[in-house]
Amino acid sequence: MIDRRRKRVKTNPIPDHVPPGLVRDFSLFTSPGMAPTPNGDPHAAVACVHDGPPIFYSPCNTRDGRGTWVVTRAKDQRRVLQDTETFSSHRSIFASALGEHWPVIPLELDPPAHGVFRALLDPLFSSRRVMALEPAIRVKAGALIDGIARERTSCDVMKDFALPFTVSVFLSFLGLSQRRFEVLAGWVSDLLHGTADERTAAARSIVAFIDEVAAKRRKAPAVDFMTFVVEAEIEGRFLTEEEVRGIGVLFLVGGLDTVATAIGFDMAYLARNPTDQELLRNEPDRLALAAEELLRAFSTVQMIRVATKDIEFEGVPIREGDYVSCATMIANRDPSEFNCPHTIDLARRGNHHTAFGYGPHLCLGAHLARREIVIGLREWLARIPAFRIKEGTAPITHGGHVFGIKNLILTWA
Ligand code: HEM
Repeated sequence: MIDRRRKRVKTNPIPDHVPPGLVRDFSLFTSPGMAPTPNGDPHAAVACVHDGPPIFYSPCNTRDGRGTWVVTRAKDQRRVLQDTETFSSHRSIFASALGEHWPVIPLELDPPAHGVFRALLDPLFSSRRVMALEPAIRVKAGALIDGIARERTSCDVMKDFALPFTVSVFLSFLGLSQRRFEVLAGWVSDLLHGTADERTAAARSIVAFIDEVAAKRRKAPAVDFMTFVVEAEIEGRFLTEEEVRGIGVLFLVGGLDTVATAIGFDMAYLARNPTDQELLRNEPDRLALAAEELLRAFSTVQMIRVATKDIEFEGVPIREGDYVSCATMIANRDPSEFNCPHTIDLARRGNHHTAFGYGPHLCLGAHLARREIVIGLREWLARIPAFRIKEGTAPITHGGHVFGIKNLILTWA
């Protein structure tokens, strides 16, 4: 398997203010275990950082080879994520693929503008609204699994269940047509994991698509998310086209494969641990707590902030413009925060993980994601007997800004 990212990453020079003793050869993109790896375990591969200092400099820790400071302790990450004055979220990461500079909203806004958009969008994702969606989510999961169970005793969980399930829930939530499922999933995959050219092409297609849906909803309103956005008002005015685009793009990209990936890592764990699998099948009431432990142990997102001024952090000189990485996969296996962090304890209590982030940018879709994961696992375990990874196949995992699992071939013959 060729890792395309390895080939194209060019490392930027290490800035003069970084003490050489604080530079470590670690990267979520290029360290061992981060390239697509059969039977890989990128979460175990990050554990090495906990033996080192609370913060160090990684010379190549973004997709385009930029250096970042890496904060290795959960408590220090929380300080960074809470302090939005010193650590900004504004990076234009999506727009930069197009050579442009507009924020995805609310992710790349700082307070106070961030709070204005959260106040607008939060009610759409409240636990009450998500509860109202549950029956439909259950029906979608059940129908997909029934289809698989009727015809087969083996399938690729990612392709046949996790992706179609989560993408279909998500598209109906946004009010987007199910017909575009494969095209949309392809764009998001290219954007997150493709080459520079694929990323640019995908970004262009996603922007054109969101602009098209927004224009349609302006002309012919429906009862859906995009209509809500084009009709929304903040501070006595309608949203600009760029704001509508910034929101649409984020929801499409942020919600499309994150939940499927979580289900994939969870199912891979259960396939390899039949006792836990049996326990959850027999006692599904344990699933909500178990899902939290699996979210902790298999966290997928690296958050990055940009320093807005020169500061000392844990004795280290961070300069204005430096990138600071708060990787959830590092914080959530921090031994000073979690007892035996590499042991999966499905009944773990006091599990204050940051899989959905921390501070003002805490994931807006967290309620929805949690319910999809629990319902997906519950319906699967209720319909599919003891399953394992099919002999001769190997799930391929990878690192990066968003960790992932590409395939998971299970059998229950
Ligand atoms: C298991 C699935 C998911 C995980 C692990 C996840 C993780 C995260 C994380 C870590 C952040 C914080 C990013 C930062 O501070 O830089 C975040 C923010 C966000 N997520 Fe999720 N997410 C998931 C599912 C979803 C879904 C389903 C949606 C959409 C419905 C969604 C929408 C958002 C939005 C809009 C933000 C930005 C919030 C803000 O900036 O205020 N996420 N997510």
